[in-house]
Amino acid sequence: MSSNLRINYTIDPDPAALALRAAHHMLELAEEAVEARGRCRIAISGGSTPKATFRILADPAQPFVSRMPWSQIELFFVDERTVPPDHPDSNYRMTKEALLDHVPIRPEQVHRMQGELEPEVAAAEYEFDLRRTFRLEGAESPRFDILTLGMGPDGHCASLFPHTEALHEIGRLVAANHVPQMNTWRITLTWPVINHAREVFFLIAGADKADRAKQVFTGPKDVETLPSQLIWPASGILTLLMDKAAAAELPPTGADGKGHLERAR
Ligand SMILES: O=C(O)[C@H](O)[C@@H](O)[C@H](O)[C@H](O)COP(=O)(O)O
Repeated sequence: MSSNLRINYTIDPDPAALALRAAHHMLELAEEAVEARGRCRIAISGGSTPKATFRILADPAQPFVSRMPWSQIELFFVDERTVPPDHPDSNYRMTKEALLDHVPIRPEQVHRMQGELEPEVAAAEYEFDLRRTFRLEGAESPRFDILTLGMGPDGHCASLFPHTEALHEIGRLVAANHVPQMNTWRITLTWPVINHAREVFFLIAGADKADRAKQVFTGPKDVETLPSQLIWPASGILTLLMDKAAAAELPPTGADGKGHLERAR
């Protein structure tokens, strides 16, 4: 694993421009993965920010419905709420309504976290699905081609919330995480699995993220309080796609429209 982390970021003027950039980014990475390996395994986060990107990917007026290699894509989830798949809070339901119902991807290509089950059962079932799908042996970890993350105003990503047990889970692929500050349980990929992905990018929008983004990506290490600092891809490279409001406290980008930060271990 790389000792230093290179964080490359771009800043778009508003959430709509950010969503379009994210769609192009996913298309580019998916084409690269299929070119290199004949398929693309994508793990997506939920929440509100990705919804605009999913809608663009599904929009027939945009090039993505025809250009994305849908038949070679396998879709996974980074985390899920402990609710049924038709519940308003379900990441699966959001993804189905914004994307899956509108693109040529078959149900068997989609690996849903079963939020309707007991949390520990749901986590174990998903871990079993990953082990079977990726044909893992022993302590092997699944290697997603693309893994998307959002960041909450509290600095969480996936369902790795501040001061919760899952921050310390390194032996499992999937954890049931009790989140007392939300009085709920979540199902989440563990951070070693996230870091094993080939391409990890954050999609962050909104002024309510600006201060925390500065702390997470430029401040002192404090992973208990800022779990997004656990994200340190094995490649040594992390991409942030942000809008202007969320990036307000980061250094401005260069003439090429890109910003760069370095973090030492
Ligand atoms: O299940 C979830 O909610 C997500 O996986 C979560 O980690 C999300 O990415 C952040 O909370 C940011 O959410 P927004 O995009 O809504 O700000």
